[in-house]
Formats: sequence, C-alpha cells, structure tokens
Amino acid sequence: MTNKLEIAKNSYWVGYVDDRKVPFHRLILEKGTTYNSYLLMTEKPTVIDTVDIEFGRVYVEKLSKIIDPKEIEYIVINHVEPDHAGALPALAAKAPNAKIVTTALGAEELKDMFKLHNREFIIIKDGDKLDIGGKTLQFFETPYLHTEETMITYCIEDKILYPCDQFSTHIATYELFNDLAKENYMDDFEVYYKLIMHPHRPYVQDMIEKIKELDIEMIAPSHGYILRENAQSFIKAYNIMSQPSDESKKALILFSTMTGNTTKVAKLIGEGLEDKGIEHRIINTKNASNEEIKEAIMAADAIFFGSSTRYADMVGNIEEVLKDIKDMNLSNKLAIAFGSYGWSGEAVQVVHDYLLESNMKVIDSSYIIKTTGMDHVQLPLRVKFVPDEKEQNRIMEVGRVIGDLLLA
Ligand SMILES: Cc1cc2nc3c(=O)[nH]c(=O)nc-3n(C[C@H](O)[C@H](O)[C@H](O)COP(=O)(O)O)c2cc1C
Repeated sequence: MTNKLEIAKNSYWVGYVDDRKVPFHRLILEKGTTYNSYLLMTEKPTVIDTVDIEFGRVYVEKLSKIIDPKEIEYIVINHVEPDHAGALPALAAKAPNAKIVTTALGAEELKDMFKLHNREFIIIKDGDKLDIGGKTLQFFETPYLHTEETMITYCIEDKILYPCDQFSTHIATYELFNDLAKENYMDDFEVYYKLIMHPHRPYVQDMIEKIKELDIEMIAPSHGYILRENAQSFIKAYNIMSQPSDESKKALILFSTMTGNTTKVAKLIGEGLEDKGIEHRIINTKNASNEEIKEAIMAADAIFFGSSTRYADMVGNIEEVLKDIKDMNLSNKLAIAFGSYGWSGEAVQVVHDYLLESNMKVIDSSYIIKTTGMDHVQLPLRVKFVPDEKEQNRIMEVGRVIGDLLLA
C-alpha cells in the first residue's frame, strides 16, 4: 500500500490497513479494518486523527516520508479511543510544534491517557472554525458518537466531512474509495451502525441536525471506505436507522417511603424520563392496591422499584410487590432499583436482589457500561437522605439514560 492516497487537492489518506482478524469490543472483526488518518498539506499542515496504538511507530515512519513532522501545525483528534488517537504520542514526540485540536473533555482524557500535560491544546466548541492556511476546518461536538468527548471535522473548501467513527465500516480495504469497492459493503456499514451508534440513537439525530446545512460531497470516516460516491445517501441511511420508533414507551416508578425522601427521588427520575419524552406514572405503593400495581407493571416497559432503608430493610409494602413479580411474565421489561438511605442503604440492594429473581431485564451500571460505554451512571440508584442540587442532576440523568434505552 502506498504511503498516501490523494482524496482532494493537497488532502491525503495516510492511514493503516489492518487485514488481520481484529479483536474489538468483545468481537472479532472477521474482515479486519482500516484506521484512516488524513493529512492536509496546507500552509499550516494538519493531521486529522491517527491510527491504532499498535501501529504508531510504523505510522510515524510512513508519515515522515511525506512530511517532516516538525512542520505539522495541528493534530485534530476527533475521538480519543486508542484505535484513532493511539499513535498521537508517537506523532507528538516527532511533531513538537503541533497543537492538538479537540474538545474540552477530549483534552482532559488525552492528557491523562498519554501524559500530554505539557502540550498546547486548542479546545473547540460547536461550530468553531480553524484557518489552516488555504483551507478552513469547522468542528461540531457529537457526544456519544462514539464516546462522550467526540467531535467531527468538516473541511469547507474540500466539502469533506471527517466524522471519525461515524459512517465507518469495519473492512480491511486497499481500494479505500467506496466507488472502487469489489464487494457489497452495505451490510457491514449497517452492522457497524447498529453496534456502535444505535445505542446512542438520539445523538445521531442531533448530529444530523448539525450537519444538515453543510455542503458534503465526501465522507472520510476513520474505518473502512471513504464515501465519495453518493455521500448524501449514507447520511440519509443514518437518519432512517436512527428514527424514533412509532411505538410509544411507558415507564412506572413504584416506591415505598417513610418521610418522603424517596418520593423526591422518584419525581426527579420522572423529570429525566420526561426530558426524553417518556410517558410515566409514579405510584407510592401505600396508595394503590396490589391489583392496581400489577396492572401498572404490565402496562409499563420500564419499572423503577424504590425503597428507603429502615433498620437495614425495606419499608412499607414494596416487598409484597417484589414477591408477586417473581410469578409474572415480565420478560422484555426493564427493571431498576433505587431509594434514599442514611448510611448503609441495604434496602436498595435487597430490592435489586429481588429483581434479579424476576424475569425482567435488570439494569445496573455494568449493563449501561457494556451497552453504551457510559460510566457516569451508578445503578442501582442510591441517594443519601434528601438530594442536593448535584444529586438532583445525577438522578435526572438516570431517567434520561433509561429513557434512551427505551428508545433505542
Ligand atoms: C427508624 C429509622 C431507621 C433507619 N435505618 C437506616 C438503616 O438501617 N440504614 C440506612 O442507611 N439508613 C437508615 N435510616 C435513614 C433513612 O433511610 C433515610 O432517612 C432516608 O432518607 C429516608 O427516606 P424516606 O423518607 O424515603 O423514607 C433510618 C431512618 C429511620 C427513621
């Protein structure tokens, strides 16, 4: 494979084709993949994304044959995962004058991961532009596509979108341009979307909204084909695949309380669900009969079960409900435990244990991390006494995250 491939005047692919079976996200990429890095040879030479950490040395060697790394002025990092930012330390060491262009969260993570604390960073915000001498880059924050810090880059003069993981395909191709593809790659394109992007479906819609006014003639993602034929059709495909389902989803928040602290938690979860447009009911178990509660459970797609802790146990009559659900057919419904407590909060864990004995899909932190990569939500949801403002946000976020799961 040649070191560089021209994708527009003075803009080059300088990536790496990995034609092995690659382990990735608990999968084996049978068809391999590519790590697409780009070099824009303008007055202020700019690299957009690098390659996998494993190929850092060979990448810098190849790049050094095209440009003296000391001349590189900017390294744009759209996404910090080491299959794209992994060669950054190797490149940065040879490119001492290069400033790293990324989001605020991206900069924090890169500093921690690669010990780049003494490096100059340019922190971008949505819509910011950067003149690289002959071409202009514009940046858009696209959180959770694929991880929270992610952004995308658009070159105004070339009409090329550099969306990193978005619009990618895991195929080790030496042809690189989609119009030269020898095989049908649409299934692989869709599989990639479903695995990596769909869990964050609402953010895909936000991204499409941000790029809709851009004149995009080519999409140059970070894995697989560069989409220069029918570029717009791939944006349309993402738009269609990420549409909300017609079926409206419902949630139920069921709880027992002594003094009303758990009621506050229940209401805040409800606010988070509301942010995502999820219809919900809140029921204090002491105000409803067992039959009413069972009906409400059957009508819901996600059910939060809450109790505060009194002498290391649950309060009120929530335990009766938890005993009943063991014998109900509730498969496909999501279940989440929560509650206010003082110092040990045993009840929340006991509720969680009961849920594990039901046939519901019990959502905990581990599930959220494995399906979305997000580690900021702690479940079961444990709240000390009355939630302060920071806690209130954390609780509402739980509602929003579960809302997203229902919509995915
Ligand atoms: C009689 C009593 C016993 C309690 N026992 C515990 C306990 O064993 N562990 C704990 O973490 N909190 C305990 N707490 C604290 C409550 O769980 C805490 O105040 C909680 O916020 C109450 O929520 P609620 O208003 O929803 O009932 C106890 C509180 C009372 C009044």
